[in-house]
Amino acid sequence: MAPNHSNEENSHNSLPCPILRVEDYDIHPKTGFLPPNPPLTRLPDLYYSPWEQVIDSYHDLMLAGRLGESINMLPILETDHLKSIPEYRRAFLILSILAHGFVWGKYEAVRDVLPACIAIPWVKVSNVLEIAPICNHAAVVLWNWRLIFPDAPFDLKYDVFAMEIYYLPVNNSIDIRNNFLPFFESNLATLITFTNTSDEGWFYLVTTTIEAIGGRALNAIILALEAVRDRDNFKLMSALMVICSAMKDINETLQRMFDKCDPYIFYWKVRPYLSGWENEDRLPKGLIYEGVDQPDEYGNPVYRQYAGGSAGQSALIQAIDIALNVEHYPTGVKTGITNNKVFSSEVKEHTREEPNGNCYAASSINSLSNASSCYHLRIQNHQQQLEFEKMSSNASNNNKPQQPYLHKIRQNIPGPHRRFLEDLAKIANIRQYILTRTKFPLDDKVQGLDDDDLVKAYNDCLNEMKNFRNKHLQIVSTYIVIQSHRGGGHFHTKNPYLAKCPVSTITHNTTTNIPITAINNNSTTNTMSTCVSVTHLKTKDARITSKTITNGSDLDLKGTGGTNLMPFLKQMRDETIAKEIGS
Ligand code: HEM
Repeated sequence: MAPNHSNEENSHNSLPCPILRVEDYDIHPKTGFLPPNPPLTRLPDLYYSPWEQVIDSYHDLMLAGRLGESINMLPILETDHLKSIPEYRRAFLILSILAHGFVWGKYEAVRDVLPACIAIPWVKVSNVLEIAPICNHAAVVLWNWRLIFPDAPFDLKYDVFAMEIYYLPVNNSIDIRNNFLPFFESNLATLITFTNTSDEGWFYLVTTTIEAIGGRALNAIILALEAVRDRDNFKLMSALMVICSAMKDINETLQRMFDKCDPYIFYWKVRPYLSGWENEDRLPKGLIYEGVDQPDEYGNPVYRQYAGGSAGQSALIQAIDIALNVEHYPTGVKTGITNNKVFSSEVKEHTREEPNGNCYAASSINSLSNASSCYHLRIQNHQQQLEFEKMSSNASNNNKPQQPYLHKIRQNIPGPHRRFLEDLAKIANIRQYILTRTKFPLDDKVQGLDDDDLVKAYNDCLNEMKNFRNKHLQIVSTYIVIQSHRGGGHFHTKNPYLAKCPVSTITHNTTTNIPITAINNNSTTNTMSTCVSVTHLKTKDARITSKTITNGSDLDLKGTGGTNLMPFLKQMRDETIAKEIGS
């Protein structure tokens, strides 16, 4: 059924249509992009038992070095025995885990040909789900969980509090534990992991929980858009407050990544399996999907390239950005408005902070493309701010998202969710509405709303998004940047390719094992005495470039999607703050 759009003109109809019906996009009003019922734990048709059997013994086969052999022996199964979308999702998850396990192996050489028994059905299943045939966020996070006790609620409860109970005197604690402990325990488990580690399970489940919380935010986005259409400021305020509170809960949940996901295990054991075959040194040409693509005109096999799985593929965070009209630009290009000033500047790659921490003014839209322009037009009021934003938007041809990573990962987002983002972008006007309506009508005064209340509610949402990105930066620093300096992962020690890699030396702090240069670039001498030199394998799969090792810099680290990791993430954060509406 075609999604039902409406715009402000519809507000004059006696029966306003819903702005967007989430159901049309395979979104649940409560759980959002997460399916409301647990995903299938097994494909019901026994025809698929050869796949399920390999999954049953996956870790044993991997450890024995026999996963590849077992996969090669699989028959090429048809996909027409799959009868429902949940079955297609289970099939996609299975095939993703089999494919990535086959390609990356464990202590084995990387394989660059995916056999037809995986490649052919994987591509067919991907077509139905409208995603690229590569492991993605949807597979390992949205379709990869179960309830431990089916009758108990979906919950990743805060068990740190429960742990404190263990420190109470025994007599007290027994009572408290018996009465309350169940409320603090998690009821979630993952279905399949690459590594059979609880750390990997926790990495997925924290993200699954974030998606579930996001359901509230998605619903509130629709309500906010309806409120704008109906010019109902009170409803808009309430909806923004729900988005803000959902973001707060998301941020608390994000912080829980540290509870049970060990950064070392994540970086050295789990992350390599999530890698794709685009911008990937270990598979520079990509991967051949045997039996899928015809050889090229010269008879050479065709290599496919896709970026691997990342929580960055979450449609949820993109949806909130879109609803709040936060815009993202290619890394190194900054444009926006902060503190009532317009700025537009093209910064050199690797420039991480804006000079003076301040912004630059543009006197006309032409200067958006002029890197050296720096004018000082102060935005006097919300109307001017709005005019500028309209001009910027026209100048960029509305060709969104402009950040190439965000554009590229749309191929990893399931079709209906992707269409939701596209349709939402066409009608998202909350920010514009707030900018044009700073003086509230009498009705609002009666309801106790002040002129600045809406602005504050909107800014509060932005602030929580900024907090999300700040926390996320901390996580990336701990789980990727620091780990990449640590060394010690022997993912492919027998891999002939890696055996040829050059060896480099780096100095580590003995207690934290963090390279001195990463702790403090300017004061290495003070701590030198507490350090030992260790030999550090310069593995390409760790994505460490020589510059990273010699300079201790994070600038060359790449994200799963080939992003210039830290500059990219910091810019995403700055672009969020830039949308704050000045009072
Ligand atoms: C150990 C935990 C995590 C690590 C190491 C991590 C790492 C990364 C990396 C490397 C990127 C850059 C994009 C890429 O190339 O893949 C990224 C982006 C992103 N990640 Fe995470 N991530 C983690 C957890 C999460 C969680 C739980 C979420 C929640 C949904 C999340 C949401 C995002 C988003 C939305 C982006 C896009 C950038 C942005 O919107 O600011 N990440 N992440």
